[in-house]
Amino acid sequence: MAVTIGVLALQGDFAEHLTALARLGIAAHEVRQPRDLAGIDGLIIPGGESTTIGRLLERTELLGVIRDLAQRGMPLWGTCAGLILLAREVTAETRARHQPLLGLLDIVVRRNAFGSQRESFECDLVVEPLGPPPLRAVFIRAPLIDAIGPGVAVLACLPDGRPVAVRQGSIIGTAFHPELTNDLRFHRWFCELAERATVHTV
Ligand SMILES: NC(=O)CC[C@H](N)C(=O)O
Repeated sequence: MAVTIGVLALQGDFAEHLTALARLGIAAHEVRQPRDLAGIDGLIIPGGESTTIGRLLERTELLGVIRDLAQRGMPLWGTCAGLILLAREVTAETRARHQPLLGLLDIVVRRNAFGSQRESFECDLVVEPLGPPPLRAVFIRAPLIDAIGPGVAVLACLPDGRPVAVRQGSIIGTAFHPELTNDLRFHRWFCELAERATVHTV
């Protein structure tokens, strides 16, 4: 596939995403400052600590530049903390005092929502665009999607019906971590999306 994917590398598990992309033979590089966004067809925002990543996005001025690129059609995929950063809103009880967000997905998320004994768990998920077999999903202090706007499609739910993967146009969010398993279908699907996308220049 002739795409280049950027992986936001300010904090968190960006190395695992880069490894997954390398195994697929996809060109990818770390994004730490606005100039690193040149030439990419899609951007992955990894898991980690959403407050830390958000503050660094602000400090590096990546926040506004990424928002602008996404609004012009650049595919973005956030995993876990990345999903939180893409959200329009974090619930008041779970929001940090200063929690900058990209605000590109019309969802409300609740951080660390699965309670202490289930803070980390795994389960098999049917992910609509991937088809069978189910995907092994790893959740680590994952956020819950509390509310979803009308333009947002649900790609996967927990067995109890709670949504854990969503899509709004070319913006994708997963509460789990496909980069932590050997199943690379989600990465491949995102790269195909990036290959088809057109980023409009102003
Ligand atoms: N695995 C993760 O990315 C955890 C997210 C983290 N709990 C946060 O709120 O930012």
